[in-house]
Amino acid sequence: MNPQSYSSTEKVAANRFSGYRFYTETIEVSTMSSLAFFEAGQESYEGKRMFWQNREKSFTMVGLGHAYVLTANDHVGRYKSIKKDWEELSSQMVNEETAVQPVLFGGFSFDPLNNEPSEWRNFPQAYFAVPTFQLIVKGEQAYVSIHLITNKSNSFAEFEALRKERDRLIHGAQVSEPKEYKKPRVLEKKELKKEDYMRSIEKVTEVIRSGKVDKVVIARALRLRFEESLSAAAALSQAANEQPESFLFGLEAEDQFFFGATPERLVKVEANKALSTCLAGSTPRGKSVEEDEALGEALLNDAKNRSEHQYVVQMIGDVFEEHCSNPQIPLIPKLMKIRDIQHLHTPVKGQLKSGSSLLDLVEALHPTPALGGEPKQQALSLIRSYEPMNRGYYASPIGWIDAKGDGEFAVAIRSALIDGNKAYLYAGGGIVADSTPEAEYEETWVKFRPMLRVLGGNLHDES
Ligand SMILES: C=C(O[C@@H]1C=C(C(=O)O)C=C[C@H]1O)C(=O)O
Ligand SMILES: [Mg+2]
Repeated sequence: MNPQSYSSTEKVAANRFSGYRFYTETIEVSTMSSLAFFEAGQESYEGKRMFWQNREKSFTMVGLGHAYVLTANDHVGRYKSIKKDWEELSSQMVNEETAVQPVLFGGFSFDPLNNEPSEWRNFPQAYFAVPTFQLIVKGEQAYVSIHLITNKSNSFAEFEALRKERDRLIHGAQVSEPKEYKKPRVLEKKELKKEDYMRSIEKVTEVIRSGKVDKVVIARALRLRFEESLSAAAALSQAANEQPESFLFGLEAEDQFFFGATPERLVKVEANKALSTCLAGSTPRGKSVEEDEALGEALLNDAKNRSEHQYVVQMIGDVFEEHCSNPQIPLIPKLMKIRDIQHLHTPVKGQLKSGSSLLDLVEALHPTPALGGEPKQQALSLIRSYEPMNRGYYASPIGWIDAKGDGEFAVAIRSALIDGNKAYLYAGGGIVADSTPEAEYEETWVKFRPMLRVLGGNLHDES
């Protein structure tokens, strides 16, 4: 190993982690396939792996193993508790000399007050981890870091073993053949509680028309059953192939894997610049250029979709007015076109005020009216009463924050939970005064397409 290429630190904490020692070491490596690195951790770290790639593909993060886990299970204070723990932990780990910082990766559930029993058995209300082995690929550069957080005073042998393991993982990823995964065979595709979903839209539109709320997002689930268990690496690899224009994320919790390919950023912070995306209002892609443009134009001029969108712009704008100086909020949406769908899209920017941080913005924004509704608390309570499921981590903030406070969270839509030989897929839509159950039902089929492509279930118009 070239001694100039790495930087190690050992620190002893004085705060609530007193008694703990923090060892970090980062080396620069030749670029490698991030999916191959994820796959290399299969045997030893299955159940403790993480994956993230931004929409622009300029930043990829893979985590193998847990150096430290942060969770929260209460419904109040879960953002503050993760924020405080991470501030204390990261102050021990930040290393000004390295090109990358230690990262905390994970997410929050959609609604901790939803008590409905569900398939999300391994996911606490907040679930984050600092990986033991962290690969970061930034443009042409790739870095692998080791993190060891321990209360043993003599960890030299343990750290040496981690170095050997790191070299084994890197070697494995660099020399492996690119894998071609077959799509799994789907034995059953079941719409869960479809009738309840249709009725909930009727109910919620009545409440909206009575003037009590403006917008409520209602979702439903599909369950696929496969011939055999699905591997997380195969699912991610298919998602990378099928949905190259989205954020890709994956989070293992023991024997369950939540992943997705979402076009929606919740918020990004880099060097105190904050960026969010208002995304709401949808129409399918056209079969020809002409049809596609006509659908896009119609979406831009459609009153129902513009109103769905405007509630989101208003709310994100308000949050940015509070947390940022100089917020920039465009007046008119543009189109975001991705493989299966086009959306109305308004980017919002600002300069973070001192005293505000990435996790403050996540707390203030989640859920935006793109996934919750307007006003927020009334919408959440209507979702709890009428939506026939527990969203778990679907539609929730998933992402990362580094030891300097930079990071990015996406909204975990176009996503699925893999549980052995089953997968649960989720999709919803914004209900406003002039919504109809039939049109919303059709819109969810368009939003299921990305994960149906990945997992191999027939798309709606082929079935
Ligand atoms: C709810 C979903 O998507 C959200 C709802 C949209 C809509 O109703 O038009 C558009 C984009 C997303 O903010 C989903 O994909 O499940
Ligand atoms: Mg919609």
